[in-house]
Amino acid sequence: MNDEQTFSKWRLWDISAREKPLNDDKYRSGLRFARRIWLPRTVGHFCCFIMFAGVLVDQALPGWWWLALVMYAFVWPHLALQIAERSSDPMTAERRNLIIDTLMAGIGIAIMGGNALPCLLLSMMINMNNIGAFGVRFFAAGLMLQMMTALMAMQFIDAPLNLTTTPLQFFLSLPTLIIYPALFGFVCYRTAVNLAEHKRRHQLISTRDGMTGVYNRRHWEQLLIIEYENALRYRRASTLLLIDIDHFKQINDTYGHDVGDKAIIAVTQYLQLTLRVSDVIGRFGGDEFAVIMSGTSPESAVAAMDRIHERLQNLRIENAASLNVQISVGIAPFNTHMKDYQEWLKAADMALYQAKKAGRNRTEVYTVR
Ligand SMILES: Nc1nc2c(ncn2[C@@H]2O[C@H](COP(=O)(O)OP(=O)(O)OP(=O)(O)O)[C@@H](O)[C@H]2O)c(=O)[nH]1
Repeated sequence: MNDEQTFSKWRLWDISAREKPLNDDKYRSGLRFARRIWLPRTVGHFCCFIMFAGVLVDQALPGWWWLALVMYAFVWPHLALQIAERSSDPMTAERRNLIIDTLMAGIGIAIMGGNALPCLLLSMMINMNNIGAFGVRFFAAGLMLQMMTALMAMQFIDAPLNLTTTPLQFFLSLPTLIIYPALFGFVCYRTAVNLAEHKRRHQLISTRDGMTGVYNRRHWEQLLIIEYENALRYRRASTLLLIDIDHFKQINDTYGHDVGDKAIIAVTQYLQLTLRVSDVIGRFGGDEFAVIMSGTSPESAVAAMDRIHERLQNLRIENAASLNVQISVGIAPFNTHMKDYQEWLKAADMALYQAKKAGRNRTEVYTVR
């Protein structure tokens, strides 16, 4: 171990030296947590300072207690954030910061000589933080730690035991009583809103195809299973389409992959603009799409595809003026004899194969032989 490593190991503020490296997600969520807790801690410590001061003016304590109080109230919240931000594991660092807060609350209770209202409020604040941050076990351990620290500190600090709260001390406790719980509630609310947004985005990412924005294959197949069950139960018409861009490999090879991507996006847009909002479009992979047309006859599906074939003739893609994008389509109407959704899908695939075999740029409907 070189000098630099030895030195950093013993630096009290360099807690990162003893922490395991984390993956990016865990690190960032720890960092967010430390930043989220900074505002309530700063405001809470300020409120506590006012409350403390109201009690300390009546205590004949040495002046350096005041200095310690000022440092703890106004410097510690920012120092705690710095410690967490510089740590390789901000969540663990913040856990330690909360333990320090808990210890300091125990000492604070001893300094205030058990003064009823300020001591209860101080304990409430710490308990709210502990349970909100790390759950019930951390809260219970924190409560024990607070009580033990308070009892031990009372032995060392010669503060007179005085449980009575004067009217002045009551008024100076009001900011802690009113502001802190409201701020804590606000932080919880903001976290809940962020979480809901996070969930919504996660849901979107897990069900959509990243390039086109239509459903990805996994999710689309789930919707197909539901459609199959409904069509079977209610004996209603439903049509399945598989669509494949013709000679797509050749498009990629001739014009490049970016033109290929633009062709995929353009076909998606044509499908979205031409088909009904109720039609369920999915990207099946590569240059292949699939559509569920619920309550639609194969004749209507063919008519819709004819419109797409026609409109695609006018499609011009940037940097590929001579490119004429064409598609082949396989259509399979739902049939109660199909034993599962895969058989339905297979029928559409066979129709698509027929369209390719018959010369491409056309629509074929599956017929039971
Ligand atoms: N640009 C681009 N190419 C892709 C993407 N996904 C798959 N491909 C390519 O698409 C091509 C698919 O070609 P195929 O479906 O096998 O055949 P094809 O050339 O379309 O021929 P036919 O279907 O018989 O008309 C392959 O070369 C894949 O590498 C994509 O997201 N973007």
